[in-house]
Amino acid sequence: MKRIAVIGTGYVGLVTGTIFAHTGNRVVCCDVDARKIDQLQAGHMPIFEPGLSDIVETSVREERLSFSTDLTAAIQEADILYIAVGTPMSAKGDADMTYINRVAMTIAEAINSPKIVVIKSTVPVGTGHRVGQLIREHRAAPHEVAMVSNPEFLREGTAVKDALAMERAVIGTSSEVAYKEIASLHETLAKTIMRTSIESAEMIKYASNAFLATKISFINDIASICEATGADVSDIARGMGLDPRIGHQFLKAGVGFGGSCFPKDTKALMRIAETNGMRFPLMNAVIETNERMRRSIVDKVNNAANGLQGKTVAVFGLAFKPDTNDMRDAPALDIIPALREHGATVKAYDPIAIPEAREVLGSRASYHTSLYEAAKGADVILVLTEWKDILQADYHRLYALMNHPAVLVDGRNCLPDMAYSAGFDIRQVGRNYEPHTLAKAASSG
Ligand SMILES: NC(=O)c1ccc[n+]([C@@H]2O[C@H](COP(=O)([O-])OP(=O)(O)OC[C@H]3O[C@@H](n4cnc5c(N)ncnc54)[C@H](O)[C@@H]3O)[C@@H](O)[C@H]2O)c1
Ligand SMILES: O=c1ccn([C@@H]2O[C@H](COP(=O)(O)OP(=O)(O)O[C@H]3O[C@H](CO)[C@@H](O)[C@H](O)[C@H]3O)[C@@H](O)[C@H]2O)c(=O)[nH]1
Repeated sequence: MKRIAVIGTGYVGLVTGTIFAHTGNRVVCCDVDARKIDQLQAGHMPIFEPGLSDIVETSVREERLSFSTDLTAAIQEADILYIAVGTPMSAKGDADMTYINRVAMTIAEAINSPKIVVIKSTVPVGTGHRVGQLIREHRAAPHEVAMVSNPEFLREGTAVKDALAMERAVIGTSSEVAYKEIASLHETLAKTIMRTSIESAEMIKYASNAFLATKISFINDIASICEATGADVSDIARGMGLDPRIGHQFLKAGVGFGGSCFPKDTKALMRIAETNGMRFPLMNAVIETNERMRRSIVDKVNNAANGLQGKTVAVFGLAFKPDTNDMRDAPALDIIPALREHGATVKAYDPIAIPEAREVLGSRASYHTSLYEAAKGADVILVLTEWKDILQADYHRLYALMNHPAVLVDGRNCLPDMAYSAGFDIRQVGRNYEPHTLAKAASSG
């Protein structure tokens, strides 16, 4: 049993702390946000993440997991300190180091014994060394500090599954002792444990996210060419993915990537290149394509509806992906204001992210927890998130509730077969909808 303090109880901190408690360690998750800690102490989850609340509850009951705003006590009682605070995008596009630096100073002031300090947050290359120096320069007592970079690869919506069965744990450190300690924490969790330098571990995280984002922008550019030429991007993605060197994942064309990581990490990686005197035109193109996808879906809606002045658009899905209530950089945040600028009224549906969406979108939309309520009297349905209930909706019923001709713009190429026979004028991304071809493709598997 190891004694661990997780500093920063956001998405990553909460999942990381919970998983380490679940695997038999004593963990305190701490945060400067007293409201969040109060909520957790009262047994309420500040985030929606399938499967998380059950293991939090069990770990708390079995006294392996606790929550606190007392960072000093948490640091002093632990041997391993996991830093999981946010590294949001700064005005210039770099990762903002304010919270990381603040935690470094808090550790320095509180230090009372040798510590292993692990950076879990996504941070620019060189941060681990810099944070180590900062702590050593300002430490209240001359105790050893071993620095480790152990980046996080979980995905929102499947975070618990990802964290319990990691494809890899990357452990970057020059300390033998720290490596052994952190590797043993991952023994039952990771298929592969990989040791690197701190710098390489930090870079693996950015390179991984940037590569996945590149796959998405690549297929979205191919989708645009498909639209112009009559090819079907879903077939292209399938045909490409059958080559194991390419693989099927992250080749789903649509409205592009959002969320708390890809948009900011692609920009931060560009800035890392720039501050080292290099250019990264490929990453620039990835970001530009992603921004264009958001604009082009608005054009698609506008064209299909023959102009949006006085029309009503029902937006299906607000969160940046299914199974999360996270609205950070969700495509809906750009698309809904743009629809409004074209003169449309927006009725927005999401199964769980409405409170979070309302906070950022305010009165730009009306909010509905029923797909059918949102579709009532609408001229267009625009699908932005492939939530399960959107895939399973009764599209004949939706059609009947709308103004006619009714347009269905599928920003995720995710419609069920039934939608094609319901009477809609359907527009997708990278596919020119022809009922005939699609029916034939479906029947030939
Ligand atoms: N969200 C993800 O899916 C994900 C996945 C992998 C990596 N990451 C990376 O992990 C890091 C954390 O991301 P997140 O989504 O969990 O962020 P988040 O914004 O949800 O949470 C960060 C938490 O840190 C707290 N905090 C800020 N300053 C603090 C301080 N001085 N002391 C203690 N707590 C403090 C905040 O109050 C907040 O609760 C980021 O670097 C992110 O890029 C995120
Ligand atoms: O083929 C695809 C796959 C994804 N997306 C979009 O890409 C975004 C990101 O999706 P996903 O990667 O599933 O979610 P995240 O939770 O943001 O996870 C990413 O970002 C995390 C934070 O760094 C990493 O830990 C994960 O490994 C990495 O997948 C979402 O908007 C998806 O809709 C597509 O458009 N097409």
